[in-house]
Amino acid sequence: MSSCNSFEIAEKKRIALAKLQAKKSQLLASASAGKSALTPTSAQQQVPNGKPKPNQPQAKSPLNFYRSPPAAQEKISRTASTSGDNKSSAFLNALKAIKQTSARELSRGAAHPYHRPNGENGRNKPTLSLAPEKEKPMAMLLGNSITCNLFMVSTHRFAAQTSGYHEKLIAVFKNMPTRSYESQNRIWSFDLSDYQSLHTHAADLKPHVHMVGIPKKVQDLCRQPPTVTERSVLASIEPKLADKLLPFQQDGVCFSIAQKGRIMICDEMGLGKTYQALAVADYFKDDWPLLICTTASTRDSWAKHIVELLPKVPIHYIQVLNNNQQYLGESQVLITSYNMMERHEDKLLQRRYGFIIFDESHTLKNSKAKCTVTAKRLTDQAKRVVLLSGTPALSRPLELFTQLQLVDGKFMSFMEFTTRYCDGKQSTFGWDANGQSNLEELKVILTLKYMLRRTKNEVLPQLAEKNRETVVLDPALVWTNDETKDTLDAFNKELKTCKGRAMEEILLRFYARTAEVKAKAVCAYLKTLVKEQKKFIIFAHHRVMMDAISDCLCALKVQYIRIDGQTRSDLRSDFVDTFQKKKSCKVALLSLKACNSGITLTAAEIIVFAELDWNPSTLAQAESRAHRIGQTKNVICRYLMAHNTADDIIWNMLKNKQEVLSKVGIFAENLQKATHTAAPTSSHKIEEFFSPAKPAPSHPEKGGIRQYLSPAPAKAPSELNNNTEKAKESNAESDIAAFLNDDDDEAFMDLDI
Ligand SMILES: Nc1ncnc2c1ncn2[C@@H]1O[C@H](COP(=O)(O)OP(=O)(O)OP(=O)(O)O)[C@@H](O)[C@H]1O
Repeated sequence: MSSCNSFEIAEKKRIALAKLQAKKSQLLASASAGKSALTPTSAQQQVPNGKPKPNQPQAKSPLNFYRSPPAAQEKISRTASTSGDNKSSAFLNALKAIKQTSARELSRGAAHPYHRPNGENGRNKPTLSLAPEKEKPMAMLLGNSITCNLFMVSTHRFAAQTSGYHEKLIAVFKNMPTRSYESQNRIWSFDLSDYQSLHTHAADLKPHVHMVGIPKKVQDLCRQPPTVTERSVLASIEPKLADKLLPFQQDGVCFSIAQKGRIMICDEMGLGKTYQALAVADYFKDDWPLLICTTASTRDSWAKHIVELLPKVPIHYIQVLNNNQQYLGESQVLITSYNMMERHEDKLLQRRYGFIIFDESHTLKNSKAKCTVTAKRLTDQAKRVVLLSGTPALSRPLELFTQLQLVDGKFMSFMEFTTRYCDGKQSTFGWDANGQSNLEELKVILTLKYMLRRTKNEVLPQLAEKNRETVVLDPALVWTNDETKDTLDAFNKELKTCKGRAMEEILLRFYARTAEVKAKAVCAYLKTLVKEQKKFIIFAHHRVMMDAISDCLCALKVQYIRIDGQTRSDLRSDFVDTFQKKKSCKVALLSLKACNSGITLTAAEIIVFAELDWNPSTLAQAESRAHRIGQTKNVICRYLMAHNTADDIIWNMLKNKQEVLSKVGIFAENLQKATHTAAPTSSHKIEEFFSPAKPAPSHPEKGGIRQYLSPAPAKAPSELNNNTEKAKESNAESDIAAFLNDDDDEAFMDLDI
């Protein structure tokens, strides 16, 4: 059973007080209205023609105070009419009805305890609330009661946000020497030196002013003098690496050393986090052995970087953990995947690693996942812990919690963190921490001590430009027949009416179906694109789309590499090298899930997204495969979209999520900032099948797109691909299953369509 924190206790007190007030009002009203006020006719408002208007709000009736639903009101009225002017029995019945309707919702702790003064939405819902902006109705009950939320806006200033106007509180604000008022957002702010005084004076205004203060830990953190580390520390780092560090990377290394090697380096993708992490590790080499946990596909690339950048580390000191049978020797550097780390937990704990690097640390965002638990045990032993991720949270602030715990286990408990930053509240399903609150303050704390985050714009303005375009695919190639149109219309319709899990499932199916119907149009678009003779990456998610593109490229005799979930990890870097170095290799066909991180493909100038992803961070990671250090040409990212498909819905979801992440300062992109174009419609003339004159078969996807492309060699010599066992059938069902298994699907809980 979870215990209440002080804030929740205060809330409960307030709600109890409000309930008491409500009871009093009812008693008074019952007394004054007497029998007649509770008869069925008078409980309904009379309209001029004399007809009663059922279910009409009755502003002054005590029974309306909690806005019982009509059925409950009816019950109250009936009971009241039979019990005559018995005040206490009317009151008891009223209470009963209130309980029937409100207890369930109160226990959910979802929204408003009292009737909203002007609110149209959910005005019949008596509920609980924790968020300050939901407190307005309280003023109705307690005269002039308001909530005042205090939060840090910078390392030395805090702001006060009130749920309403309170004269005496404003007088307190005006008395503070460091006050400042921002009229546009109606927010007062003060220097931290005024905090105690403001809090004490405002506390005198209880119960009319309910203060939500800043946690002491946060205040202490902000009051600490900043730790500055001189650049001279760089002299202790291996010169081969130190000399290569760019100025902003040097700053990053100094900051990480100042934080005693416990830090999240979350620079945007492609800014050289590997270099910085190795420099910090080298500085603290007395604390080795060093453990590096990364994705399975980037283990070898880490080994290469160590050999190149830290030549003093003998090669036999470096071990890459590839399988279960491998003996864990006395190596000074062990590189493992998260999966292997989990399996070898006992052995790793025995070895006691003093320095740990977690690459792509958002992998550890789920506190219940086995690998996160293992990671926590390992970090509890380690003196230094460096987390690396360009996208530390993919959807919401909660995802930062476990990573912060790895860096500093003492900072905040789960309840403290989620109450403060995730709008944590009790729901029917337990503690709900999927929201967001006080994001400005969270950003302040992260920047102050825990997280290093720089964007490419800030530190590498000379980096080649990146532009984004959305390309609307030729509708004639998407809406090829009535059956397709009907299915997609049905999905759209159903999505409007369902909720929760049901909606998630439908959206997943819609997503899979969208891949099938888009495939032809995507291939037609590619045919025009390859004529540009520029190297490009194309990302897709579903196998049906990946296969369609493969077949299209084969048919067009274009040399390409394909990397997806089935590509052997030891071959991935060879494919990457081929794309990077071989002029004739024009296209990299990549799976969005398997290849959005950990590889560098700067030879590409165009990145095409044949499909979308739910997480803006996944797309931003994918864009950064080509837009990173080493890119000399401007990069264009093209999102291929089809109207009235799942694309429309996902595109909107992306917008909401990126807004939240950017408030915490961990997402700098605006995916919607794109120019809009349409795919050339003439493209459908390129293949006979695509001609509108020729009717399409009712299930064109079943046989795969390849049958409609001519010429279509069984296996084109240009294909540089190891997927011998690649399934050629459309396998949307298994794709959905894989998708559901992914952690990111928690994101569906946030669907807002
Ligand atoms: N100081 C440097 N000098 C030369 N090359 C560098 C330097 N820093 C980074 N690079 C190169 O830039 C590319 C990106 O570096 P790195 O992979 O470390 O970035 P990252 O921030 O870890 O990216 P991601 O988040 O995508 O994994 C690599 O090819 C790397 O070799």
